[in-house]
Amino acid sequence: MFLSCRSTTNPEFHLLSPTNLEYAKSELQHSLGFEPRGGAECAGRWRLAAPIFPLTQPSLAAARDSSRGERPDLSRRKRFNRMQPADEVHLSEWQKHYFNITSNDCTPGQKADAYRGQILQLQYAWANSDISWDCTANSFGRCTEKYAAIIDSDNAKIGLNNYAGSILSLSRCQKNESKQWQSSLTENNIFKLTSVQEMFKSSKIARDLLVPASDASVVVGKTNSVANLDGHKIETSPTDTKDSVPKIKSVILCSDVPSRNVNENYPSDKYSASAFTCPKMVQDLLAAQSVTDDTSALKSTGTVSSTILKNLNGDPLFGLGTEAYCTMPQTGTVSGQCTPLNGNLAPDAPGSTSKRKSSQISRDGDSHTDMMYGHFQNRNWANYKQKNFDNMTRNTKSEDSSTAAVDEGFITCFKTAKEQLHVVQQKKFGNRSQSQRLPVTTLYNSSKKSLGTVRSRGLFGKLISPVSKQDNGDENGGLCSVPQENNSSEASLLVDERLKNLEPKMIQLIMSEIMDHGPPVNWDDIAGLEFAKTTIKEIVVWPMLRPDIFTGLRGPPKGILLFGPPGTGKTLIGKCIACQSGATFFSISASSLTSKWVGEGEKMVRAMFAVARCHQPAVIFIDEIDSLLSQRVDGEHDSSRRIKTEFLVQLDGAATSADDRILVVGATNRPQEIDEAARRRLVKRLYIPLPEMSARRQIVMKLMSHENCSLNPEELELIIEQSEGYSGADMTQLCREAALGPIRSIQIADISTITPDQVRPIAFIDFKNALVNVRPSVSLKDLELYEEWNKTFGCGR
Ligand SMILES: Nc1ncnc2c1ncn2[C@@H]1O[C@H](COP(=O)(O)OP(=O)(O)OP(=O)(O)O)[C@@H](O)[C@H]1O
Ligand SMILES: [Mg+2]
Repeated sequence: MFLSCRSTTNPEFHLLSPTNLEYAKSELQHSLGFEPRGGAECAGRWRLAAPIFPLTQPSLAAARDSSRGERPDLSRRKRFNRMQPADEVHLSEWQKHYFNITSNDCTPGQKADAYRGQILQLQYAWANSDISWDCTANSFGRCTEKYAAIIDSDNAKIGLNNYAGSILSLSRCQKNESKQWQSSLTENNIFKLTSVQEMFKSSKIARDLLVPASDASVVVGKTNSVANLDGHKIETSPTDTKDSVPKIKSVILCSDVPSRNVNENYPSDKYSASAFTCPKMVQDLLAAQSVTDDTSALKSTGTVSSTILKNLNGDPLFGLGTEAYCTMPQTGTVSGQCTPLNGNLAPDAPGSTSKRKSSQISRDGDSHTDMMYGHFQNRNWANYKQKNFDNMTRNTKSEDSSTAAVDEGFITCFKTAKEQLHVVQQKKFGNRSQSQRLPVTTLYNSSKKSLGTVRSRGLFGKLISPVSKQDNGDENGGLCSVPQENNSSEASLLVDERLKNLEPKMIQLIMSEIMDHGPPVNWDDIAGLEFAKTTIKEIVVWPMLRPDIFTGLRGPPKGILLFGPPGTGKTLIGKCIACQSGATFFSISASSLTSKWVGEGEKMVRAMFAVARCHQPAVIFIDEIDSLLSQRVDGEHDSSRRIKTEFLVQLDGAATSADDRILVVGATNRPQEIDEAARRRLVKRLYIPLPEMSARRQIVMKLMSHENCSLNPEELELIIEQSEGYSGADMTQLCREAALGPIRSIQIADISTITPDQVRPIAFIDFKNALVNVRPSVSLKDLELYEEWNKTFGCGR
């Protein structure tokens, strides 16, 4: 509040009016933050003038001085507090506002205006530096508070609450685009929506679960009378006499049509909100009531009239909302109050029916599980029957086969389809433990075992390529890619189907065998072997990447055998295929199938193919395949024979469809030991020979490129020549041995202090020494065998 204190001794100063003295004092106290000394003294020495706007800083200072018993600095007041013409204007305005506010006669609008005016004046005074910040903040806060209390108050006597009103009237006057807007949800296209289709599906499931009563005249989804949810058609058996009214045993109501006056008819403390998701029927039932003498309970005749059926029939949303399963016993009059099943109805729930109508279309089944459970009293049945019979029969006759079904029973309950399903399942699986119905995923992931080589990801975990896209500096047209993820829901379903007969622990083990580690491998990392590489690209990688082109006769083979001396890069090729084909790569050693799981090997084989089928395209790389598919001999262990048989079955495609994109790559350095049946199924048998000169050179150069090496070309050639007969692994070992040469030349005393720069480069002498220590691992005799076998069974040169 804005006051000006004026000395009674100074004629320039205004005097207080007595009525406002107390008020002015309190305001002054509030503004000053302290109480003026003694009312009499204050009044004697300083008459608090009638509220004068603004209370200037000098005035406050004077008042403060006065309250402290000090003589006010009059010069200061004179200087700053002399009344100006503008002040007089403010004074009258302020007084007007003040009396407006304090008067009991003024309307909330006038009060609000008064406070608004004060706020404006405050701002004005502050802008002119007439009042201090403290005073401004203090007064501003109070004015705003009072102003807001009027504006926001719902009470019509003291408040305005006119925000919404003005905004609404504003928006009503404004043209906007929403008026042009039309919903795309038309009767025709709404049924194409995925959510709607899903609801239809669930409706069908629910209908199938409903067991028709033998004495029912209307049985939904069955032959006698059909409530066709998809086509919005209800057929009922004809009835034309008053006494032979067909009895409705069960009806599925799927309407979400908002009901009229639902608040009145459905006391909120009696019904769950979901009760109104099928209001059409209930609405008609209520409309049929001639008298309701107890509004707290829903009393109605338990009748489904032809009007109801007609309404349901014509309702485009029929079948989209909550499905209420309504059973109507054929006889009996039951009195009783409606019994809500699931909680109370929110007071405003029925009022927002139109919103719910649209939102429920996209709701999932879970929100449809509530039940309406009401007993309809039959006390008005006679009235209703008389009143509506003519109408009913008229409707009945006018709709050929669609005839009203009237029953003098009562509606005992509305049950959602999901509830019904639950009941049926309870009956069916009542005694089963929860774990028996756990999803397969849970079971498979419940325990984790590994064969020891790779970490487990769980059955449906994301399969990761051994090579990440970023890591792979592929120079072959970017063929490297991560395996395709089967992350769609359909894939998951398929997974469930395909794996349902397999032991979870087996699947877990197979999954743990999936190769998902190791450095990336490019085709360039494999030295030489040009023919093998080209063939593999042609029959493995490209078909994997472009299955649409490689069809029919161009279809890829189901099995490949890489054979050759040890250490020539067969496993390396397998890794490369994994990286470059983008397939899910299963690297399984034959020994893990045979030795670790004696007696269960064939199950492992089956599980392996099943899992691979779920993660297509897939490459199953079986290293040392000879130990798995060796020749079958007499006296062989039974389990070993079963494994072979199972493998051959799987490999043959008997259990694999032509569309399956699963490739088995076997590697062996004992091809001659492979069973002939398996040999036939591994149609591409590629010889992986010892590296030629160029390949050896490539290996050495590649390995030395990372080292400090002083080899000149001549020296390199000498090394290549002298390493004739070395395998790729031998060449790698040779380079490793040579790399240790410079270290061996360092004195033992210096080894702890020498810096890497001081280590001399790898020289020819080191290779010469290494060639002495590292000898070829493949004998000539073995080589001849491979050559021979290649000539006989190999595909290629
Ligand atoms: N052609 C090659 N190019 C480059 N490096 C090679 C080549 N062949 C073999 N190596 C080297 O030898 C190592 C062993 O190769 P790999 O394991 O592929 O041989 P393998 O043919 O599978 O042997 P085994 O028959 O004994 O299983 C590789 O890690 C690689 O360092
Ligand atoms: Mg190998």
